[in-house]
Amino acid sequence: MFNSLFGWFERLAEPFPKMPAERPPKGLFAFIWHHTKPVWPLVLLGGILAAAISVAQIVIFSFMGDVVDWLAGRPPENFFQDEFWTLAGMGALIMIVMPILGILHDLLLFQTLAGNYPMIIRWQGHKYLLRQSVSFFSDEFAGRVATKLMQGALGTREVVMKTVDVFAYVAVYFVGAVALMATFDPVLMAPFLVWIGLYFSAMAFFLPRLRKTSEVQANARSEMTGRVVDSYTNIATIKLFAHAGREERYARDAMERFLHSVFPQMRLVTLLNTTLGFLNASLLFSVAALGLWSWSLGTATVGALAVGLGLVMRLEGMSHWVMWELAGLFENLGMAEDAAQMLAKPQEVKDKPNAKPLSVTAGAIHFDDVSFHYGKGEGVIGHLDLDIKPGEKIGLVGRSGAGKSTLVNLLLRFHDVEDGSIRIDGTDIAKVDQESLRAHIGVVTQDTALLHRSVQDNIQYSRPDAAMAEIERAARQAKAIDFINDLSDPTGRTGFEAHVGERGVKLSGGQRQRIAIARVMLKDAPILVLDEATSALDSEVEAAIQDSLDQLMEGKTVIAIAHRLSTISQMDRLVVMDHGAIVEQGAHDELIANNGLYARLWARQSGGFLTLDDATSENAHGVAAQ
Ligand SMILES: Nc1ncnc2c1ncn2[C@@H]1O[C@H](COP(=O)(O)OP(=O)(O)OP(=O)(O)O)[C@@H](O)[C@H]1O
Repeated sequence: MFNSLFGWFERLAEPFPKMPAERPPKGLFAFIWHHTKPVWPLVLLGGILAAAISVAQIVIFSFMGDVVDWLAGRPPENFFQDEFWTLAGMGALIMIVMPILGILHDLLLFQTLAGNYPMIIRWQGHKYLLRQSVSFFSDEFAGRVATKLMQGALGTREVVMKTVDVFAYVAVYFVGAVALMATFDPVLMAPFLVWIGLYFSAMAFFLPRLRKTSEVQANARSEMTGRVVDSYTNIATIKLFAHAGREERYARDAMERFLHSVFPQMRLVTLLNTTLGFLNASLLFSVAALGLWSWSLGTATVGALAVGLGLVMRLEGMSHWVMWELAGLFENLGMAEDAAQMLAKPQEVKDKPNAKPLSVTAGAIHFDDVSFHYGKGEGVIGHLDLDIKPGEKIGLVGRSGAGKSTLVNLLLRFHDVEDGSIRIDGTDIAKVDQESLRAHIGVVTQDTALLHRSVQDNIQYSRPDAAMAEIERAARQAKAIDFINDLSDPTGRTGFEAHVGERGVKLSGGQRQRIAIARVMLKDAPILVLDEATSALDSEVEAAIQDSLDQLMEGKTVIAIAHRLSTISQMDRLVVMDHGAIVEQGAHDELIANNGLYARLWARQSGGFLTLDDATSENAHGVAAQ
């Protein structure tokens, strides 16, 4: 019975509403309203219930006063007959109405809203962030984005629920308390009015100061945590350079700064508590003194005094609670604002309205006068033209920083070109649906990060409907099957079921790369991008994989990037880039005969890599001498 009641309330709000993942408004209150829209009637109902509970409590106080007056002045004979309906009404209020109001209020708050409401914000925010551009995530720490989203969701919930719920309750209670005193004894109302005035003045003085110290402290805390986490993340480097002592000092420095932000805050807390204590003591003293004095003059009843003193005790407890709720509200406002600013950033790469899915018939790619500068106005790629025929295999060659990966990222629409266009089989990729574009391109990159899931999930990621036999075949072709069969993780899962650790850290670089190759083999897309696809493999494995790669490339348009020129020298055409422009192109032999940049790079590779030193020395000397 309880379970079905709880379940009913838990299902009252939809945590995953079917709204499009649109950009939320930037202003704090517009942001809060945007996310509250799906649940506002429930939030309002919670506030109304809180106000009703408050009214009921004031009525009970008033009844208490009547009881005391009865005890002081009424003969017991006929008492129950005379007051039967009043007593029955109060009994029903205490035993039936108040518990029902309380339970409804709690069910709505804890079962319906506490979990579902922030989940709506997380879900909407996450959907929007997943569609954020790659450059958004290169500018932000992933952990910070996630923390802001999670905290912002809770912050927004607290701001709205506290405002509506707590303050509906408190406002009704304060007004009710003053009105109640007025009905018993207008003289006794005066200390309450003065107290409320002083109480709000104290809040106006302390809360902004507390908010400021909280802000300083939040910054100091993230700095302290950041330094500690940085040390743990780079533990190998710290050990290599035997810098444990220096790291201790580095962290202690931030810890001390944090501590210095705690002291002023705690001073304010002590002052605030002292002020509240003094205000409450004064209220108690003045109500008692005034009450006794009025009673001695015969103007106040015993009941009025009892109600007055009862209210003082109740307000004393509430005053601390409200102050802390308000202080919390300010902190939560800060968190919600932080999240609003991050979530409201526009998506850089956006599909046009009604963007059509891309259809690839042959696989021709045209870069037409493409310029892209990472928004810096110049550099990286300028006025680049490149035509790749259907099924052609080109090797992109160039020194580190020449713009090769950027060019490939533009083809994948990780960024939109700033000028010019890129067309696939005649269709401008800026006008098609991004997901359909990427569905037609298989990519293996140099820093293959795997998802923290099983090996099977990681391979199947490229084609979720693939059968196990196909996954195994792809793993075999990528020469990954042997090590996969030997895998096991700490929870006892083995083989394809084994999990690979965050970003695949539990595998070697070469193993990660082979899983990435298997994934692309399974995907079997008509266009293939290999960005240092075999850089982490030893020559033996690379040679073993080459056959499979050749098979994979058959009939596909391929763009391959490799610093180890021998791995791409057999491509149909080599395109040599320098400073974001194409400086040479042709087959390996032609370029060697040309004696240009490629020939120099080739000659410099003493059987191996084009190193950063090569690049910098070339830059330093202009054209390298042979
Ligand atoms: N997210 C970014 N924001 C700003 N500039 C960037 C960004 N990514 C790369 N760059 C700059 O763009 C230039 C080209 O980088 P890119 O990674 O395309 O070169 P690359 O030829 O692929 O180099 P490598 O061979 O070392 O991978 C570099 O000068 C780099 O500093």
